[in-house]
Amino acid sequence: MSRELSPTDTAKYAASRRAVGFVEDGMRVGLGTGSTAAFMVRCLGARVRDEGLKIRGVPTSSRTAALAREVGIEVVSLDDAGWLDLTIDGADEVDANLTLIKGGGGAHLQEKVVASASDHMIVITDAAKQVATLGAFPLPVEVLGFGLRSTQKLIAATLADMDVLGHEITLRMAGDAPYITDEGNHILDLHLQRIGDPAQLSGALNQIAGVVENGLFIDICDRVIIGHEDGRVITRDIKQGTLEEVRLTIPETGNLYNDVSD
Ligand SMILES: O=C(CO)[C@H](O)[C@H](O)COP(=O)(O)O
Repeated sequence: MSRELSPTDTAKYAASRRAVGFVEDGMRVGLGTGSTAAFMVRCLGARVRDEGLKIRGVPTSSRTAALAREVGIEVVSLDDAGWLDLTIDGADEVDANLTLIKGGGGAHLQEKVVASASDHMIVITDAAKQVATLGAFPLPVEVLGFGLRSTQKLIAATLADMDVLGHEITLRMAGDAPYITDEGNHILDLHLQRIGDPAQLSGALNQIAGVVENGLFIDICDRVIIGHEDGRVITRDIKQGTLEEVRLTIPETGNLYNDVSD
């Protein structure tokens, strides 16, 4: 059986397969959202199926919950899990300090709550999302629908006070209607080009009434796993100060999830 997997998807799959190698029996695992996280959830499901791995998964969106159940992962709520050993998720941008922009998939609120309640957060990504300075990807900010336009004005005024020039703020849409998050809120995307001081910006945004959460993840992620289209996977852990490179064999035909143990 031949399979169409783009170079980017091969990289996402390789990073995902390496990441699930860090999951141990009995762990409570936060399950991220997005196309990369979906590869990871399928790889984790394969370990549950093939190795009898016993884990409890806490999904970060309704989409991920549905996929986790489909692949046989026991799904529990964050409150039922209590605290998590590990969260594995994708990102839209990652810098050298492992500060992230997340929320391109509209799930950063639950993702941040889940990752913050975890001993460790691993980000899985392809190399294109590594950046020197965050901000080329628009920063998602989840806001209440109530008073949306006044919240937008307050965000614009805050950015102007911070000398963030030339910014544009757009309301995320799903077709003709505003995008609605799993928590029933809206998302404003801040087109900033460059975020000089992520901590200052994150603090200022979260002070604004009507803002629920922004997509900057600061001091939450401690490990990044970068996949490449040739199967190379680079893992950097900033707490341990380690860098590891392995090369995975990516099957060109057959089921990607038949043997995910490396
Ligand atoms: O933050 C997210 C969802 O809210 C995703 O992790 C992020 O958008 C990356 O998605 P993908 O893996 O599809 O590129």
